[in-house]
Amino acid sequence: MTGDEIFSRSDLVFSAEEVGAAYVRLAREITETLGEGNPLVLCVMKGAVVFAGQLLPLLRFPLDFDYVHATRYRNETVGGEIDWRVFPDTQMAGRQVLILDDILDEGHTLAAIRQRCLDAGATAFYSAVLLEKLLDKPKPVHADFIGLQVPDRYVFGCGMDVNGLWRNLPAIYALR
Ligand SMILES: O=P(O)(O)OC[C@H]1O[C@H](OP(=O)(O)OP(=O)(O)O)[C@H](O)[C@@H]1O
Ligand SMILES: Nc1nc2[nH]cnc2c(=O)[nH]1
Repeated sequence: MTGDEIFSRSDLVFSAEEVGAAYVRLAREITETLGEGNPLVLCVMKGAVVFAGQLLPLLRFPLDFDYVHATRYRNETVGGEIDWRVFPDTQMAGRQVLILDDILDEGHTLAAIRQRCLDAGATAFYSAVLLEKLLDKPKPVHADFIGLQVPDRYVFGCGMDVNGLWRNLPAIYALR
């Protein structure tokens, strides 16, 4: 299917305005918890690039920024083994770490990143996700800050891809 065919067979789940309101609320909640802690903020590439780009300018406190590149879906709609592409060499010992990820789905990616950060000496681990997918099975990890909840459908837009496409959409869509 072409990108246009995929788009025409999808449903809008959250508008750009609804996503924008979620960024603002998340920024307020994160500031209340981490505003005094000089945290290290890590963006999980590639999907969280839009989330991080929108959220960071709303955080008005000192922080360090770096990124993790891990993928387990590649261009598929079902996850597999985690492929670690980049893990940051920024010092984590003694730091509060805040992970920014686009979606918490089955939770395997976030659980693995959390463990690596704690192994690297982070004193506290927090996570903020733009979306949490509602599943009827338990997850190995929770997110501290959640933007919006989505049903158990494959979603895309706002950094998330479908077949490698459409990360650039400003709203959230789901495959029909
Ligand atoms: O909770 P899980 O089931 O582990 O899935 C969540 C992960 O899946 C997506 O990454 P993906 O592997 O698609 O890589 P990408 O960010 O490069 O698209 C997303 O960015 C999360 O990191
Ligand atoms: N694009 C996208 N990536 C995911 N990674 C885990 N779940 C999803 C999803 O629903 N959409």
